[in-house]
Amino acid sequence: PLADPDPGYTGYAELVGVIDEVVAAHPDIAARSVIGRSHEGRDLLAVKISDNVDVDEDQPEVLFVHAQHAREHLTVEMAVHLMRLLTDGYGGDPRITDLVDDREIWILPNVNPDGSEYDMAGSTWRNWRKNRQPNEGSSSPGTDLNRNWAYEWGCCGGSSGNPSSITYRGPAPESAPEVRVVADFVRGRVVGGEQQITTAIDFHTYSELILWPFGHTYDDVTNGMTREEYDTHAALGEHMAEANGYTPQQSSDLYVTDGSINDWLWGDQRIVNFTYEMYPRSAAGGGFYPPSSVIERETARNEEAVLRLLDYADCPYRIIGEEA
Ligand SMILES: CC(C)C[C@H](NS(N)(=O)=O)C(=O)O
Ligand SMILES: [Zn+2]
Repeated sequence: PLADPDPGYTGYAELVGVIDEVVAAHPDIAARSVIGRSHEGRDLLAVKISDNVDVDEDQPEVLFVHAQHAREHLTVEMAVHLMRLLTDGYGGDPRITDLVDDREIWILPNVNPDGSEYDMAGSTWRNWRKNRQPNEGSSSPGTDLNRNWAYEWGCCGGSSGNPSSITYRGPAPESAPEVRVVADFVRGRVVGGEQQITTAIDFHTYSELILWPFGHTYDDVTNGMTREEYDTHAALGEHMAEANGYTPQQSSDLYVTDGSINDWLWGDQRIVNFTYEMYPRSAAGGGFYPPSSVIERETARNEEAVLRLLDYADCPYRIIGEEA
């Protein structure tokens, strides 16, 4: 049976408060913006962390996405932890200071607020995954945001066309307003014809994995992924996994997915990117609902891995010794 929602997890209203608190405490290096609205009208928020934060400087940009899946609440805690790490550490920790000076970091702390709120609104957790958008002709609402992205959407048996399925891909790519908003935000980071975002992590739970594209095929090298590009993803994935103890592998080694954010970020925007499946490793560890007592340990666990991605964000291909 599902437990009572744990008040140790950060609901949407509380998250807005945390964001405002972080920005107020660090106005020179943190700024919030509303990049769009969810189906039910909640603001989709972006927190930018960089020196001269109000200026779009010519620096490599890094994107962190959280809570595509509603029940994966630990990912929102990961966003809160990163916001605090990168702002409180500024001026004190030289590595963090350099990274905040030399990168422009975008944290999207909750891209599925309707789903997250629905999941924690009852007397027990509701085990909800999708967004809360109604499906025409069905009594089952919700699109699986991580099957609604436009690259190879619905191509390969990695999603469902049934609205009641938890992996329902939606009626069309980017039909979910939350996906459309984030995709538009990313497309908006193309400046002078060049995508400024070089690297990204999409946070999920659970299983303790670091995954890289493609998800729609078992092939390493394929249309849209050269050997060097695959090896760059694998080497960076392995480098990060050494830091957090997760298992690094190609996304499709877990199972085939289509319409995932990973495939679109790389396939359409050429952003070197990863999915982190956070703690626990298995259902025995609490599945999607580990006790909030693990939040500090399991978010801090990813600090070094995230800093390693930020290190390589100027040129991810450097990890295989290439300029590219
Ligand atoms: C990123 C893919 C390969 C795994 C992910 N697993 S999750 N977070 O939904 O359990 C998903 O099914 O979207
Ligand atoms: Zn997920």
